[in-house]
Amino acid sequence: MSQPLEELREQLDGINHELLKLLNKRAEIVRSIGEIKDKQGVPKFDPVRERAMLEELTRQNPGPFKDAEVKHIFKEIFKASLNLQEEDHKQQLLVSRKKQPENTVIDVLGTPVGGGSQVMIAGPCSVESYEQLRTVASALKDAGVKVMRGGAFKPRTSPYDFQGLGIEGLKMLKEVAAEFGLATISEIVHPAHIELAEQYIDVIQIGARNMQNFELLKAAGEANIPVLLKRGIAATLEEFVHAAEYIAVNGNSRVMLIERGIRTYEKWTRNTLDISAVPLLKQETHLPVLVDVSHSTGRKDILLPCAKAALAAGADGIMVEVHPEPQVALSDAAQQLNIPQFQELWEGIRLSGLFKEA
Ligand SMILES: O=C(O)C(=O)C[C@]1(C(=O)O)C=C[C@@H](O)C=C1
Repeated sequence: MSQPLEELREQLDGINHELLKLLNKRAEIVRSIGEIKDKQGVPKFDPVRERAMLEELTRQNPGPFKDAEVKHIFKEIFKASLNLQEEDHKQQLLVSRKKQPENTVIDVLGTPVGGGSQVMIAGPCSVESYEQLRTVASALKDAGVKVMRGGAFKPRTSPYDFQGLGIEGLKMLKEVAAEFGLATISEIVHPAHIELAEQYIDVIQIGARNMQNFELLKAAGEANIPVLLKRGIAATLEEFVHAAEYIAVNGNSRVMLIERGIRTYEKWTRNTLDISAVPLLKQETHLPVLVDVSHSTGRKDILLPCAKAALAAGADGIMVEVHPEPQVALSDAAQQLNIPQFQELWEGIRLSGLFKEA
């Protein structure tokens, strides 16, 4: 009894071997098709081609497998083929961890970002006055924070809202940052302003609304300073990574990614902080990954747990908005912390033991 079973199993082993060889031969062809599709910029998934193949296979199916089973098996093969093409594509991305296994560490005026220690970036939503900036800068310096944010060009939902002080705001940032020995980050919204920004700030921020402003991304790729790229409000991680690739492929490899919440149906927060983005982006790319707790939550009362969650998930830094008098701030009044609130948050973060200073 056991002899024929062994023999049949041996036959199956041989067939498995043949199938494996054929599947891998097929996979090589699939890879070549993937390369052609990459060059042509066409989608990898081709449902029309898949349906035609399934129809032809079921037409020729001699059994005993039923058509539905044949379809199921081949659909799995197509799925695996698609994955292979997508994996190959990812490996080609400059920002991919498959391309560069070691972390990119970005030097922001002496502060390393992405190298195992964490960075705190804090400052007002908008640059409003010298007095406002100096008050925040002084508090940041006292707290040991080295990087200050401040918006000069403000892309606002309503054209009637405060649009920022523009270049004047960048000049103010530079002056105050120099007084207090801080590095600065500010959003740039127009490709023509990138060169100008290099004169005044240390890091160019590309905002969520502009994550797929490809001309701006290309211009940032030509910049000589690092770029902090915010995730778009409705961007998938795939789109986010490709936006970063635009900057890298245009010559600037100093790109930092920042998760700032995505739009969902939830109303208790301004956006939904996608914590899973942190380990996924760290896994898929070699770029530093930060979390903007102010914009993702849009509120002040849950910043500490959200910051701790971000750090525990592997974030390389936290960004938070601080204003001397949030109630009279010209933008984002509801979510900015006043200075004592910031100090309390900062202490909480430090006490958590999750924040390793450079
Ligand atoms: O023929 C193609 O265009 C392929 O990319 C190959 C293939 C396949 O495995 O046969 C893979 C994915 C597509 O959805 C369709 C077909």
